Amino acid sequence: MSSTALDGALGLIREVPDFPEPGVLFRDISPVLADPAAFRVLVDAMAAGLPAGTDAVVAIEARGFILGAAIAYASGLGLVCVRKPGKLPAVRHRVSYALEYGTATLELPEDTIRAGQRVAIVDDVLATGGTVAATRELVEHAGGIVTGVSVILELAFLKGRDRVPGVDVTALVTT
Ligand SMILES: O=P(O)(O)OC[C@H]1O[C@H](OP(=O)(O)OP(=O)(O)O)[C@H](O)[C@@H]1O
Ligand SMILES: Nc1ncnc2[nH]cnc12
Repeated sequence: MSSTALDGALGLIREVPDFPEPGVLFRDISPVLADPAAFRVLVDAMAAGLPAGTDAVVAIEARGFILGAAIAYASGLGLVCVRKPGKLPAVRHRVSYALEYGTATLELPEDTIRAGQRVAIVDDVLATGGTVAATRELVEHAGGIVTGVSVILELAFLKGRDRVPGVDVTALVTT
């Protein structure tokens, strides 16, 4: 894959000022997903960067699902979907946390992660890191091991990677 193709794909991310609230510059990946070549390049790059020994992908609702499902399929791995509250019939564990905007809760489904299983966390954007830190807590509570975090875009000024110490964070682009 050429870095030009990847750069072109990343260039499709739309920046929306003051969404969902004043002062937030929202990074919208919708145009990337809508472009077949860009979507493929992005998924392939994230799949290629999964840490060796990863045996499942954990994806975070909602944008993380899109990427996580494609990456898991491309890599021949299982997919664990960490969900927002009220969606799962059987919850293993739940964690609440603060976002760049507002607060949120995530839940891990029962019978997904096995003790000792090595999982990579996938999402679109790493901002404050609250979401991936909560997901790490869910994984580790179930006895899983986080091999790494993979995102398209990292907002470095929010220092999200500091919220997951000891975990390798890979971003296709950092801003
Ligand atoms: O690093 P953080 O500060 O935790 O923020 C990053 C999270 O915020 C966004 O999700 P959002 O909760 O907006 O939900 P969505 O994917 O359903 O749009 C994004 O998709 C990440 O999951
Ligand atoms: N600025 C941002 N753009 C897109 N998703 C986000 N999640 C948290 N902050 C975000």
